[in-house]
Amino acid sequence: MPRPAKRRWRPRGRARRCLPEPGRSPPAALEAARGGGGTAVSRATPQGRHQDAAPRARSGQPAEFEEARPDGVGHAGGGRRRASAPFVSVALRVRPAPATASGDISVWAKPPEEGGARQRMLCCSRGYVVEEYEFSRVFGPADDNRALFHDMQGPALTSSVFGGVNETLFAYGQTGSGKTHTIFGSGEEAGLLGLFVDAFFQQAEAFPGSSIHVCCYEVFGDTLTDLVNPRRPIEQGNLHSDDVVTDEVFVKTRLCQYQIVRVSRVETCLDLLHEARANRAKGVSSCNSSSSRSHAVVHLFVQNPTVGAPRHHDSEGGRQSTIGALTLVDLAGTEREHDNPSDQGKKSARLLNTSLSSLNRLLRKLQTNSLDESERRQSVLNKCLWEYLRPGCGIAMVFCVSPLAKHRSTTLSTLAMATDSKLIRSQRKSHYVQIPDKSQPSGTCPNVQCIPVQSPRAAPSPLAPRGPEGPPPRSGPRGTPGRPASSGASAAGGRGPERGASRRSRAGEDELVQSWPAGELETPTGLDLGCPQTVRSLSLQITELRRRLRRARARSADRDGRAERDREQLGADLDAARRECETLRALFIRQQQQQQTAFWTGPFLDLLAPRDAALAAGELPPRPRPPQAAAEAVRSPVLVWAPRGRACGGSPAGATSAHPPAARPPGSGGGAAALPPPAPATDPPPHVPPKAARLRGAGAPPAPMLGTEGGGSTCLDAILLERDYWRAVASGLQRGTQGESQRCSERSSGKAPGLWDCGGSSTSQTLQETVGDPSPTAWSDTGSELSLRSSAAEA
Ligand SMILES: Nc1ncnc2c1ncn2[C@@H]1O[C@H](COP(=O)(O)OP(=O)(O)OP(=O)(O)O)[C@@H](O)[C@H]1O
Repeated sequence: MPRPAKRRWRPRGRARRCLPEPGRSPPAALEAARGGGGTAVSRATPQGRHQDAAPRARSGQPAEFEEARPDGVGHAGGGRRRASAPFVSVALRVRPAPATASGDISVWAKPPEEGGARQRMLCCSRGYVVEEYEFSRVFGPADDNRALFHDMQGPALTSSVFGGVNETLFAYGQTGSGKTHTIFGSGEEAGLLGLFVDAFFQQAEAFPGSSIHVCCYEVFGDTLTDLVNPRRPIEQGNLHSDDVVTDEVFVKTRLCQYQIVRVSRVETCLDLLHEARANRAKGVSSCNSSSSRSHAVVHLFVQNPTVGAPRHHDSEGGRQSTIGALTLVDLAGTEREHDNPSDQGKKSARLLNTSLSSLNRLLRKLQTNSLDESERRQSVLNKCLWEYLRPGCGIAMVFCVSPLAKHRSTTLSTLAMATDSKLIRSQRKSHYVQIPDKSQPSGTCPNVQCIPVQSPRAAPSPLAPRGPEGPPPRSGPRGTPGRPASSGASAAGGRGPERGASRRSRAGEDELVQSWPAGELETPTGLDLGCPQTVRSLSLQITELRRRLRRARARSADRDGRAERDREQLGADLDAARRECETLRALFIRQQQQQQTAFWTGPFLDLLAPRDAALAAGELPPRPRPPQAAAEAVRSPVLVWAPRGRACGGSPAGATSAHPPAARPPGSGGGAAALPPPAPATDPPPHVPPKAARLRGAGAPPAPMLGTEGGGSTCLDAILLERDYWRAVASGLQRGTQGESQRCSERSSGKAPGLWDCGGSSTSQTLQETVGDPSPTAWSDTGSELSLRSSAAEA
């Protein structure tokens, strides 16, 4: 069986390094690569698989990137698109080497092979290694912005925006690599923005009733600055003050405002954008003496009511209008912080790099199809671009690189990002707003509020020829969330960067409604504003909506207050419960101590004396003599407590009967004691704890002498002494735990045996005297697990 070929892992998105063929000098290999030989190099793909470039290039039919029809038919807003991206998504632009720059060239566009119409390959030399990359398009130094506009499907993108799609185009790359030149142009050369503005106004002629709105702002760190200044065009009479509305966005708890201007002439629009470019922050970077020190964002909004085909009339008789936006982003250049010559430049480079990192993360998530809402909040730039990057928008990126070898490391990282960005799949969706029909009776005007279609993809393309019924409704491939109704409403008067989420102030809405001339409102809304009933109906609706809003606010404030009160109450309850637990725990510990003290100083020791007394009186039979081994074992000098009331000293208890009783030491209490067995003269004295020894010195009975005559009573004396000692200890413990000065009194001779008075004890112990039972105790502890019942039978 043939073994499967081993597949080697390669880093994702990196080109494989190919050494030149043996026998060929490195320059020859480079020349071969430059000349389109392509045999000594390999291509990078976003999946990290590297294929031989030649076969695919020869076929002339690349499967990955398709041509879009220039008019955008079949692509924008419809549901008939093919899975592959119809638009150019990732292009790479190599700028010309500066005239003053010296040094080697490390990056160049590879000319298309015979039969290939477009440049798609880029070569990057790393000394003896050449890497080859493939992109949608590769533009060399000879390509100007107009060529870029056409090859990037500028007309198709324009049509797409008129069809209600949000299209976004980025310029991304190192500082000085030509991003601003690409977007805004330089010198006499118009940038993509100017070319798009031209295309938009041309397209607007084909759609009467459509309107174009423009705004431009810059983002630097956490600040957003409006770059548009419509004052001069207003003074010149090119704009009405009614054409300007102000939108606002919350940026880190600050409210930033920027203006959206409705423009009806190309020149006015270009003037505004020219001035906006001039207003942009500039500085010096490591590679550019006139470097943009901010990210510039330009939105061109298009509202196109005419494409709402009559077949979309709903039961209320409304019609639809598309809302699309073209967003051009000129990102600030990436630059190593320490490369910037000035302190201020270093600081701004740090801020710009931070926001670029956030954007990179967002783009990485787009590449892996895992974009989530959290990315929106990572930076102000992300927040502004979120609505134009999220699924449903078209994304195109132009990566600009410098050809110089000294910039190779930065160029390689740009190439890696560009390679990975090929994974981004734009699922374009059209956005519609519902506009009430003029044919409705004036008294029953439908709600003016604009609503989006349920699924933009379900809406037919405004440009694509369709059957009479249109395509069946289909949901988006990934369940793309629907656009909130507010966005459509906002879009009707110009949309901000945070269209779905930004909250236009009520004053702003009023301004919008009031500032818009009635005649122009009629077109997009389809209302007859000359009719007093319509106006009254509108004002009634507004009043009703405001009333509802007030009520909703009051309700939520009420709920907030209640929740806060509940929280405080719960906190107080928790504290009280904690305190109670502590008290109970302390009480339990005290009880345990008292019970144990009462047991060890009372019943336990009482078990000893009565038995001794009984033995002495001869009421108990002598115990059988233990075997010799046991006798030897119990000769231990340690006082051993045996359970169930048996205590023994240094000799077996069975030997006690042979010895006469001895007198009890004074103060030991109790009756006559049984004699312990005699101990050999060599036996060591019983162990007495040091504390007991000290007690003896302070009036305690003298230590018994073992091994002398009367040794049987000596053991008993030892036990009694120990008992006294433990009683003294117990008294101390009781005083300590209860804080009382009482001490346990010695068992009084007048009391019945087994009755132990433990003054001050508050435990539930009861010490019961068993009537007629000479043996002392039937002791029970109902308050603890300790329980001891001793009986005469057991003895
Ligand atoms: N393709 C090009 N053709 C001609 N000139 C170019 C090209 N690209 C860049 N330049 C010139 O290079 C200089 C720097 O370009 P530009 O300011 O666009 O770089 P940038 O990437 O925007 O830099 P930064 O990020 O620092 O703003 C400009 O003078 C510009 O005219």
